[in-house]
Amino acid sequence: MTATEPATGTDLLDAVADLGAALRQSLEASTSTTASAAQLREAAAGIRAATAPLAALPRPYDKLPAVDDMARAVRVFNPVVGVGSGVAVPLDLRPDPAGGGVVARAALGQRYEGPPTFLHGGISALLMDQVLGHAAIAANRWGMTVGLDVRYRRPVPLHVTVRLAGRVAAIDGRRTTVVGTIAADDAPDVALVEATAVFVSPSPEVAARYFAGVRTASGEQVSGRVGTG
Ligand SMILES: CCCCCCCCCCCCCC(=O)SCCNC(=O)CCNC(=O)[C@H](O)C(C)(C)COP(=O)(O)OP(=O)(O)OC[C@H]1O[C@@H](n2cnc3c(N)ncnc32)[C@H](O)[C@@H]1OP(=O)(O)O
Repeated sequence: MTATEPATGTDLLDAVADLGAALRQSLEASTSTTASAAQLREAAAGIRAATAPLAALPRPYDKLPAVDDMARAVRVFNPVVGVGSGVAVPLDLRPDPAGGGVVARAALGQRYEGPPTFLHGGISALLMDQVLGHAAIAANRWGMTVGLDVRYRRPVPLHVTVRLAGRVAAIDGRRTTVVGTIAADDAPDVALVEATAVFVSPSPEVAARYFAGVRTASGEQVSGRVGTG
């Protein structure tokens, strides 16, 4: 089991993952279709009708979903790794057998397009922030991003399996510097994107201030778990 793998195979988690997959299929279909205006309007009406019952049962944003597992850094609606998120890939990050850090493989679809047929640069930055953040967590160095430097060496092609990797490069007090790359899976040594991020673990006082109102689904405070002295 790894940091991004959901905790249990509960029925609710299965359903959350199923809806997430359906949303992602909808987004991909909507950005890669030649359907007519009438067909698009029919799809929009169907999606609105299908999701109206969900909007009628809102979860406050400071109450974590029941399917999250903060102890294992599993956030089910995270926009990069969350199996329940419509915008997530979702990346399946694993320990990197090639020597420390974390790695994931994915083929990115048209919903992430920037230049025609290539990945949007902002999406590359988003993915790297998450991958490098998980590399820090894997080294027991949870922190918030205070800096993210992204170098775009070559465009990242869509629909081609790429390898996203990150590893801790330096530790200094509450600061953790993490480096990583996006590369074609069949040419992992040729970086298309290089990134360096600095994460800082908030002090316990700052964590208490930021996360004071945040509760798990069972009502427990989370702030004590995210501060580092
Ligand atoms: C457990 C839960 C897990 C769930 C997560 C799952 C997903 C995970 C993946 C997530 C991926 C996505 C992640 C996201 O999206 S995180 C969201 C984006 N990031 C933020 O919003 C962070 C905003 N920044 C802050 O709130 C504060 O700066 C924090 C709280 C981080 C530190 O405020 P605090 O008051 O506590 O600390 P301090 O100010 O005394 O500083 C402490 C030390 O740090 C050094 N420093 C500060 N800034 C910089 C800098 N720019 N470069 C280099 N160094 C810097 C500073 O000099 C000092 O060093 P020193 O003087 O002691 O030597």
